[in-house]
Amino acid sequence: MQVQVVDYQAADAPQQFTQSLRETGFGVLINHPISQARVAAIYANWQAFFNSNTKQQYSYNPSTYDGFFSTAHAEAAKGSKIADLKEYYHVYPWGRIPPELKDEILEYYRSTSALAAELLAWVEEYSPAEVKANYSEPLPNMIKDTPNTLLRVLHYPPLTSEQFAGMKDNAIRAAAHEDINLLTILPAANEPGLQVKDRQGNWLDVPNDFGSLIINIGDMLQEASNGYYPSTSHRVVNPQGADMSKSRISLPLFLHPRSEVKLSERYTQASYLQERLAELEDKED
Ligand SMILES: O=C(O)CCC(=O)C(=O)O
Ligand SMILES: [Fe+2]
Repeated sequence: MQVQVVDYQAADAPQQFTQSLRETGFGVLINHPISQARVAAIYANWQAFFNSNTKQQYSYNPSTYDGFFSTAHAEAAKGSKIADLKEYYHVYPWGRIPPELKDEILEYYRSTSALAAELLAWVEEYSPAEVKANYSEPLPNMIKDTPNTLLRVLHYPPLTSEQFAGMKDNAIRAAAHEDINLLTILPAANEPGLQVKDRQGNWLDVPNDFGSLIINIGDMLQEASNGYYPSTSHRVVNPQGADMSKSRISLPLFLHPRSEVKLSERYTQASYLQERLAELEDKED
């Protein structure tokens, strides 16, 4: 089963899309309402930010996690001690955002969160009755007025850059991992590399035509649906040859419920996140 590319405006879009999520953890939408020109502008404006020294003034706040994470502070995936070849900026509406980038990125944050609520309604509609019965509240409700949804602007610098000397043979742009959150909305990046692992353990390229929107299930939705919607492993592989000198920008929106929302009998959003972040920190010892 491949990740399906679904026309958002087709009559059977909700069914096709949720079937792809169910079978692969991923689905791709075309003809969706997120402006391609807006995404292209965001990529260009944040590329300029990452190329500048201004980013050093926005070093992330270690208690709230908003701001800039340099390659030295970039996370390593769960179970891996080798850091990924990336740097990134965590955007929250309540957090610090460079003023020249603020209006554009917050407009994107809000419009994509609104689309996400619609996609969560699709996910709910196509959940079997016994799965639906366990949702503690309607899925779109879980993200209503949430302060926890995270927009990560990711920059994967050229592999030829100085900072990666001696590293790039062992590390990749993003090691295999699963997302922690409910659902992730990711516009196709400006360069390829994203792959998902299928049930047989093969790595498949995720369709990434510029302008399409990639959506994947995170661990919180897997937990809330008792495994009906799988959170699948994905990674970003390194480019080869001449493409090694190119940057890659991507823009995942990680949808998080409000802190008190019950995911399951075992977890709220807050207790689940705390457990996962503790696992990530353990690894740094
Ligand atoms: O850069 C990408 O295409 C994917 C990034 C990703 O999977 C993540 O940050 O969780
Ligand atoms: Fe991810």
